[in-house]
Amino acid sequence: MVVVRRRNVKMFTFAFLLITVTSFLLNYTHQVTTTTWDPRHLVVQFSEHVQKLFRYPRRPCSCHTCISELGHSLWFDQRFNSTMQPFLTSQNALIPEDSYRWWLKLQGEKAPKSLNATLTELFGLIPGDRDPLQERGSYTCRRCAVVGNSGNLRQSQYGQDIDSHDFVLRMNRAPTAGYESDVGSKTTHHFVYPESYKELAANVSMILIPFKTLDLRWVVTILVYNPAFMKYIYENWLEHHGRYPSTGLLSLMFALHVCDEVNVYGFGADSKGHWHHYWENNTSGGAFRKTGVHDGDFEFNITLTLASIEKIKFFKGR
Ligand SMILES: CC(=O)N[C@H]1[C@H]([C@H](O)[C@H](O)CO)O[C@](OP(=O)(O)OC[C@H]2O[C@@H](n3ccc(N)nc3=O)[C@H](O)[C@@H]2O)(C(=O)O)C[C@@H]1O
Ligand SMILES: CC(=O)N[C@@H]1[C@@H](O[C@@H]2O[C@H](CO)[C@H](O)[C@H](O)[C@H]2O)[C@@H](O)[C@@H](CO)O[C@H]1O
Repeated sequence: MVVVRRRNVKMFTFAFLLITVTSFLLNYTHQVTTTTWDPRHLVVQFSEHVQKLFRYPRRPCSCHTCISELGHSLWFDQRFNSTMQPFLTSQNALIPEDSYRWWLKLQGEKAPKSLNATLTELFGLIPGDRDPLQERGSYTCRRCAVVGNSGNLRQSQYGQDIDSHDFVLRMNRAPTAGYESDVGSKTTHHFVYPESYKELAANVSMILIPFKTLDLRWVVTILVYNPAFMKYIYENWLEHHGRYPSTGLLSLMFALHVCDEVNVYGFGADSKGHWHHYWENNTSGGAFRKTGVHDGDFEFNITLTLASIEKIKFFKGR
């Protein structure tokens, strides 16, 4: 009888200590807690930790604030859908019918080949069987810099700051060589569509000439943006303004979904509302306003609103 009771006491003490230590380690509040071994105090602390365990869900990251945490802005909560997947993988490649119809109309492609057959071929070539950015420790702080192409980066001296991020996202023809002090030199993700690099006619095959292993790695590390995610941005965030989101907005929204902290550089039109570039005098920088393909003003307002509710930091440049 006594032996059984002792064993029960031991088991209770062990379970009690295990739960207390675990809940301390889980660190819900970031407050410094002093531990005393007074049994009454321990019981109170134990019950407080158990209550917290049920009251608050685990924080999604270890940054000061985490983007995906809801409950701070109704505007954000009504738009942000954490279940949307930014990457197209072989697992989600069956694009929903409504997304597929919307996407087909974007560029009025005449007689396209079967998308499903093309995706099967594609994922036979590139890995794409999983989302590479979902695999991370749950208690990390992933800091991302989204670098647009704006001329406001000239003389900004943001280079070092940009390079200090875990991920640095760039787009289209953005160069870094020769512009390091303003735009940095690190890139982890570069967002492009084929003609943003080089326009090729439909019957032209690109032939990659590999001079080194890295040239082949370029093919196997390709990641594909999810058309269903593009439609989500167009509907939830752009509220159907313009014909579809710009590469800048696609990159920023991608960052909101895969990063815990997002800092934005190189966004902002010139005094005429044109998308000028930091590395060239691009005379067609205002074409998107005439064609209406993107609603630059509405997109910019989304960026400023995200900054005003402290979901992102916006660096306005010069
Ligand atoms: C003439 C034309 O079609 N220009 C388009 C160019 C062009 O196709 C590529 O640069 C070619 O490499 O691409 C776009 O845009 P672009 O490549 O100019 O810029 C990328 C993103 O940076 C943000 N930006 C840029 C300049 C600026 N002054 N302010 C900004 O805020 C925008 O968010 C922008 O999306 C594109 O893909 O979105 C959209 C532009 O409309
Ligand atoms: C300025 C403009 O309207 N150019 C369009 C061009 O738009 C660009 O398309 C890109 C993808 O192909 C990308 O979306 C970029 O952000 C757009 O500015 C295309 O629509 C093109 C049709 O192929 O027609 C150009 O006039």
